[in-house]
Amino acid sequence: MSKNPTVLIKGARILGGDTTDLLLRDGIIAEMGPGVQSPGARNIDADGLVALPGLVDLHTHLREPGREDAETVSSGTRAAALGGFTAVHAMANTDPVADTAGVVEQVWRLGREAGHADVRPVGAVTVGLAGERMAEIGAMADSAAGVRVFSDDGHCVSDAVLMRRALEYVKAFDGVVAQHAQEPRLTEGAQMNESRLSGQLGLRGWPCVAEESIIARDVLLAAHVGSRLHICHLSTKGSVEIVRLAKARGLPVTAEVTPHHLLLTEELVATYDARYKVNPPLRSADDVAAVREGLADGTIDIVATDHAPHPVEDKECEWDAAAFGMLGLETALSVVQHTMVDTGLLDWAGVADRMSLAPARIGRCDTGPSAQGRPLAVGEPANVVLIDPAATRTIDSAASASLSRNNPFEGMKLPGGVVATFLRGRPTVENGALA
Ligand SMILES: NC(=O)N[C@@H](CC(=O)O)C(=O)O
Ligand SMILES: [Zn+2]
Ligand SMILES: [Zn+2]
Repeated sequence: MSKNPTVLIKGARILGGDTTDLLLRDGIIAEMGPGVQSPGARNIDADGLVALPGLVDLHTHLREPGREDAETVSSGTRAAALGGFTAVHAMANTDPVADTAGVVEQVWRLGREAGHADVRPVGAVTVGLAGERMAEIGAMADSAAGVRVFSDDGHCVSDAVLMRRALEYVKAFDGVVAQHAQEPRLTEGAQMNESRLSGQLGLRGWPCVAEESIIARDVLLAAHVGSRLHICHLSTKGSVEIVRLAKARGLPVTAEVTPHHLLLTEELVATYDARYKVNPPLRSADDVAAVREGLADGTIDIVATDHAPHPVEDKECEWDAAAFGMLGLETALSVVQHTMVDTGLLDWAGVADRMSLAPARIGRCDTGPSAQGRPLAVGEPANVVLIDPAATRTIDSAASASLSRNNPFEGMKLPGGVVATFLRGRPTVENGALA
């Protein structure tokens, strides 16, 4: 007896293409093709729906342990499932910081207990994210959590010697260092993108070169060490150009862009509404065009949400005092449809690559019995999301599964929406609501 119901998805458009039935049984895709029969299976009418492999987020802040008022592993993974994700990588900037095997195992276990999506903890590069001493990278890699992604996200590993050593260390187990590229001296007190607008608003600027100079340095370090480097939340046209050059040289460098950097621009800061305060900051329309183009041509490998929940008291305050960060899990797919698919820049197969296959590959969670980011094919784990590309929805953060409300898309009309999510054949979302 299988503990999960057998599910027959009837007539879904696989990656937006051919219409096919999918039989999910015993956690895997048991059959695929037209006219699949399975007496006793639960039938789901997927007429007009697009089927994609379950999405994988390489950059999520779940806030547990330490800030359970903002988010928990359980609430954050509920938001993930509603957004079509079957796996998330939980960033290390918790309290305590995920810089030991004990903390990463705790986060991993909480994810298993909640059961809404697989939680893959990210390990800190340095103890306490302080940028001084290397964390127990090997012990985290060898732990039950099997950490492969290491990041001081929230902080830049700005010391070149430490960055070099971290790259050398992760090479032993094919790990990756995910860099929050921000030259600290160039961004002291920074509040928004450095531009004419920052001058007008009287807010300290965060210049593009603060991001680009670290990316350029780290690309050279990764080349020198021969180790994998991943760039978090790339946001400028210049950064796209550097990564393009690195890839042309065949270097093992990957990069992500967030949904908010694909859609929103710095003009929103003129409202002084701190829900638009984020790190890196919202940039210019030119930068938005460049990151879209970079994602379309594969220079930018993936979309990652950087889902960063903050409680109201840290957002409904003066701009300077507010926390950096935005929600993203529940809206990511709609923003990507709006900015990339409906504009003709990417097809649904491209979305599957950028939001499922490629992030799983970078995080090295694409193998084994609980593999994520696998193609939709017979014998693969039944991680599937069904979306309705013809739907339109108005974003209402009050309806969010997140414990926080700092949603920059609030009130916007966006296309699409997740109808159902299956984690190894078990529905985590049905009819657009938690199962
Ligand atoms: N992106 C943000 O503005 N904030 C993130 C940290 C980070 O991703 O750098 C957070 O933890 O709140
Ligand atoms: Zn960051
Ligand atoms: Zn982050």
